[in-house]
Amino acid sequence: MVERSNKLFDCQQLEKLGVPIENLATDSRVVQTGDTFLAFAGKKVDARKLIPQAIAAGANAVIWDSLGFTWNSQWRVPSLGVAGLRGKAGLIADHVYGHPSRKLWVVGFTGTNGKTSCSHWYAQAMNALQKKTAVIGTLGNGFIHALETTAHTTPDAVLLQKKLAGFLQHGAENVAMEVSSHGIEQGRINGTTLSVAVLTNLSRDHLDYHKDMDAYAATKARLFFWPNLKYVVLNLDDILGIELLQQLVRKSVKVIGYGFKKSVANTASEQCQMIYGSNLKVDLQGVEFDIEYQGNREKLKADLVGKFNAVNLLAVVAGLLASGVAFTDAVHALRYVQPIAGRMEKFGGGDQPVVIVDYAHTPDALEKVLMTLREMLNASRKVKELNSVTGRLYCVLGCGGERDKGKRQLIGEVATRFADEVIFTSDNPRSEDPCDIINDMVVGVNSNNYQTEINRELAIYQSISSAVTGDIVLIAGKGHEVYQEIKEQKIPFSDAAVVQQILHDLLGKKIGQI
Ligand SMILES: CC(=O)N[C@H]1[C@@H](OP(=O)(O)OP(=O)(O)OC[C@H]2O[C@@H](n3ccc(=O)[nH]c3=O)[C@H](O)[C@@H]2O)O[C@H](CO)[C@@H](O)[C@@H]1O[C@H](C)C(=O)N[C@@H](C)C(=O)N[C@H](CCC(=O)O)C(=O)O
Ligand SMILES: Nc1ncnc2c1ncn2[C@@H]1O[C@H](COP(=O)(O)OP(=O)(O)OP(=O)(O)O)[C@@H](O)[C@H]1O
Ligand SMILES: N[C@H](CCC[C@H](N)C(=O)O)C(=O)O
Repeated sequence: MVERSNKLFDCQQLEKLGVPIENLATDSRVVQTGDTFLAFAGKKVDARKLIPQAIAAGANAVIWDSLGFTWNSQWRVPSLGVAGLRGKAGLIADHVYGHPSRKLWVVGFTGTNGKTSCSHWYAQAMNALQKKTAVIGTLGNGFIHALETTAHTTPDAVLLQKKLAGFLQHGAENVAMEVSSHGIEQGRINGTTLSVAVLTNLSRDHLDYHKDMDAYAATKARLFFWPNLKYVVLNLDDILGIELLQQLVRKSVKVIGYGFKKSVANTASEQCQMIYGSNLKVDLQGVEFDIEYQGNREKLKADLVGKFNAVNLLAVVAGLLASGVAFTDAVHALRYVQPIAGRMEKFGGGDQPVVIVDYAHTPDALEKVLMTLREMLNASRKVKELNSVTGRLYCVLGCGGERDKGKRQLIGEVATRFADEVIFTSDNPRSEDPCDIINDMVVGVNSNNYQTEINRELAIYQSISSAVTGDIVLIAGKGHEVYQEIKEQKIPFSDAAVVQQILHDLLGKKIGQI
């Protein structure tokens, strides 16, 4: 594990290198002439062994992790050994790129689900309020209509500071940053000045990496004790949110809680500012609910599908308030937010079944998505007095290879419990055999409402072509992704494109029959 804390590193030491340190690189493969190479060991690669390659590529100096490593005197470039370098890379990068986060208002969103959604809606709202805001996260880094694709939700320490400096240069005032637990643990955000930390929720994921829920929660919790935070925003419908509130109550940081639970809101309002949601209505057109804050009440109607998105919107309202936006302005700005690619994205409808493409890839997300879709089906059945055969819920999904194996069985169980018909298929098997992954998913399933089909396109076709008007088909797990990752190869594949093609072809067939 990486050095835990944001410990001080005296950046004056860099002067000892005697060369200008203007651009950093943590990967030997991207080093260019004049870059300074930061070499440390990870789980897979010890980059210190690649120092010769970095020098050959033109590195002007090398900063290397001195723990358990000796510099080779044959390497004739300026060098500096730093113990625990990975944990300090962010501090060095912050220094080299001119402390960009000190001049920006950086809001960090963490939690198992909802980080991308909340950070994008925060940025959309801020931009609508004429505050130029960039995002860092799963969908890419940059201003929201010009995102650069990224390998990680939270970039490595050097790329992060480089990006922040670039945003500042291009006139950004605010940054909405997704902070993954891997990002916190690996010190990727060390050196960053955060103004606000927002908690969405905590449920099972990534236990391949964190081993147990306590360790996972403890990693996420570190964000809420980040030095110099001005505001903390907590989901008080979530146990971790309540625990953090108790721990933060006597600290100087201001806390805003949010949630839909009246009893919690009443108790919490004595300990923090509270944003409380009520009278929630949801259907396939969107969400509508009331929001109360300090005796004021506003109605928020947004074109976003799913109950959990109402909770996400409360988080965003709180994030906006913490960023100095007035309550009414915050709510008004959120009336125009746009759905996020691959998150409850709607296709079909009318004469065809509704097809939803969504990124649910945790047991909790899948349960919330299927439950909210089920409620919508039940409501529309009541309205239309449809018989019990129509209004069925289909689900197509898989689980990623080389990710938390324990969640597979839980996801399989949730899918078959909440959907009427399930097809288990492939989702980025990576180095694993997709059949093994599917076997892990069905191992605890007692019902027979499922089939398996390794070919994801075929699985989607089978599901959509079995469904009829009034049914909903959920295609879960890959969301915005435009590839299937198989044995280190990314083969082009998009759920949304496949769904649209199938709906188009089926409509053509139907018209042909008339
Ligand atoms: C488990 C995990 O997070 N691993 C990350 C970690 O890997 P690692 O510690 O094994 O590092 P490594 O690959 O051994 O590399 C060590 C050093 O050698 C360097 N290197 C490597 C190869 C080379 O040829 N030359 C070279 O210099 C690397 O740049 C690095 O500085 O550091 C690497 C370098 O930054 C990351 O690429 C790698 O992400 C892997 C690929 C990954 O899949 N990460 C996922 C799980 C992740 O981080 N996900 C979260 C989001 C999760 C969520 O959805 O909530 C994210 O923030 O993206
Ligand atoms: N508040 C929420 N509670 C539970 N599930 C949610 C919530 N918000 C979103 N989801 C589910 O999680 C999926 C991913 O949402 P989003 O991309 O916003 O989360 P994320 O935390 O950024 O995920 P990742 O870290 O994997 O990129 C959504 O498609 C939806 O299924
Ligand atoms: N960013 C997350 C979600 C991946 C979702 C799913 N499509 C998968 O590949 O497991 C991860 O890397 O764990």
